[in-house]
Amino acid sequence: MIQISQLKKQYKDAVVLDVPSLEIAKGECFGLVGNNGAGKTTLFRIMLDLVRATAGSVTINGEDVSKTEDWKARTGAYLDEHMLLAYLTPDEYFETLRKIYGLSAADLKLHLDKFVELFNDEVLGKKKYIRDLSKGNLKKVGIAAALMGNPEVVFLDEPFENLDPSSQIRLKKLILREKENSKVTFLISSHDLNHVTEICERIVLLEKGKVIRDLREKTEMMAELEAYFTG
Ligand SMILES: Nc1ncnc2c1ncn2[C@@H]1O[C@H](COP(=O)(O)OP(=O)(O)OP(=O)(O)O)[C@@H](O)[C@H]1O
Repeated sequence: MIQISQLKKQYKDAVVLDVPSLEIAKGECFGLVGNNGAGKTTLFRIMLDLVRATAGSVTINGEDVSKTEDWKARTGAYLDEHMLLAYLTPDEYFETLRKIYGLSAADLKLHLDKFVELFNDEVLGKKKYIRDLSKGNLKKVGIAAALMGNPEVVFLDEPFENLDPSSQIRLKKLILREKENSKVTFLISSHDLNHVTEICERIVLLEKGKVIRDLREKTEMMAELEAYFTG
């Protein structure tokens, strides 16, 4: 479903990403890990055509993301708060997205009902602007927005960061449920090895822009990653 070929990103002389080939299957929950500066965000940004690659291509369902637009209607993403509209309240923001996606009010309610536990009565109906939300609540709004409109592919950059422990557990359950019910392909970058190994059936480890492990064996993932990160 997603195909990366001969992908390179260079800033001046520094090659920050070098991925000759990577395929991600439909419905896969793909975890991306690596130390600070390994290239995780750069990879996601190129895959979403937010940054141009120096060389190579990314295709989603055969469409080159840098040359076509159709894939955008089937793709959701939350990378950071720049993707939100800070001058709106969460309710206004979701209403705006509802119109963009052409959903009915009932569809939106159905969607937001899935987030009741995660929102913990701190997000909707509060008349608080997005810019004034806590970092954790910002993230919750971004994730709920990324999952709107029945996307086939969802990119989440560090979804567990800034969430309290209860919210982390609720988010994990929510992702697993979505994965089960709608067969969404999730691409999740995370520094939290426990969460990412729990929800993802495949983990790719980046080091200095290169894929150095591609782990698919659930029982061995954690031990391999722990061995790598403890050095
Ligand atoms: N606009 C830019 N100009 C120069 N270098 C950049 C630019 N954007 C990213 N980089 C470099 O690319 C490398 C990869 O950064 P990236 O943010 O993708 O890493 P990451 O794995 O997401 O890190 P983190 O875990 O800290 O979020 C880093 O060395 C970073 O300094």
